[in-house]
Amino acid sequence: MSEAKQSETGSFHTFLPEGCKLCHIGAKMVLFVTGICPRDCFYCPVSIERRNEVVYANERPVSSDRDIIEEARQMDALGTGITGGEPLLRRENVLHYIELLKSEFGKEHHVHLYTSMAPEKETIEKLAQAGLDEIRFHPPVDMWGEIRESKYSESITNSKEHGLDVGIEIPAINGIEKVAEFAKEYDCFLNLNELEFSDSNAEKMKSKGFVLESDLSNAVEGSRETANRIVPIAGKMHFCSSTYKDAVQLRERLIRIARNVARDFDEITDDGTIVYGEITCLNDSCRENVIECFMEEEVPEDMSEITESGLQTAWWILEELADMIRENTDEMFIVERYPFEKGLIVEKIPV
Ligand SMILES: C[S@@+](CC[C@H](N)C(=O)[O-])C[C@H]1O[C@@H](n2cnc3c(N)ncnc32)[C@H](O)[C@@H]1O
Ligand code: SF4
Repeated sequence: MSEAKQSETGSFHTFLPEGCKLCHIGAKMVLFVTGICPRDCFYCPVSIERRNEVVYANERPVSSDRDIIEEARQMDALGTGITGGEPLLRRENVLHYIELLKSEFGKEHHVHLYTSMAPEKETIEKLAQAGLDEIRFHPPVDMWGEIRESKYSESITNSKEHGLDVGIEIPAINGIEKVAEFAKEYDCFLNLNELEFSDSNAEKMKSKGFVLESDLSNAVEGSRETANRIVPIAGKMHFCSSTYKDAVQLRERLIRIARNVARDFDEITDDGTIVYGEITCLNDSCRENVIECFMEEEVPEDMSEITESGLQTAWWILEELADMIRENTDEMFIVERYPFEKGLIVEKIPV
């Protein structure tokens, strides 16, 4: 694996697909189009709640196009990965979403699609016309041995002819050699995911003898080594580690959202959470006293915000003024929370 570039989180690659580059900087929105799927992969990570006719943009349930646009704006998305279930079971919706994203955010908004199917030429043509940039095929494990003779060969050839970037994306488990050779022959990239346990697949995975790598991760023991072994025979390949997904992708996305939504006085942490000071006021006179004190101390207007429960400001301003306002307020805290509207509170420290 001499030429493979390694990251601290255990990912490595000889080639990084365009869709992955944007994911690495937290700029890809995940659009989940239907949880329904005709396959029954033993490792399927889709949660039981999502295995229905649902649509999500990241974690936001979607009931109209506006939800998708708002989510993309909130994280300042530069691209979208369309996933599922099997998104192509709802082909017309997928085409509509690609067109929507391209018309709203411009052609340069990069869209990639996951599918476990081998779509016909007509579907590929329509996807390309709608503006799809990249397609990632996930053939089911029982077809890996005969992939060259399967319908995936034709789908891949057609996708390339229509100008799409083409890859195969599968979990790194025994049997990937044939797929690696095939991907090289057809000149598509091979994305290998470190196999992970999830609530929805744990039973089936255990019954097949898979075990956790450690108590601290969801990764399956031996998956990384399996990926490592095929590097010498693979062409363009990328191994995405479980730690990378958890530690980097999520954090980068949060930091992006935080930069977009943070007020002048919010501090953005390295984890992508925001920190600010909160003063609780149960009545108007408390609020008025605090505002008066802020004016006397010449706190700039944009360094505080009146809220339903009182007033919020920079954590360091609160620390400086705490003793002056304590008498007239109910409670004061330094708050750390996720950077969404009413985002989950990570920590609340009384001042
Ligand atoms: C979750 S699927 C969703 C889209 C679509 N249903 C499909 O399978 O292509 C996307 C990718 O996740 C990967 N994957 C599936 N189960 C996994 C697991 N338990 N651990 C790691 N990666 C997994 C597969 O490589 C697949 O290409
Ligand atoms: S194709 Fe994807 S969604 Fe369908 S069962 Fe397999 S992993 Fe789950």
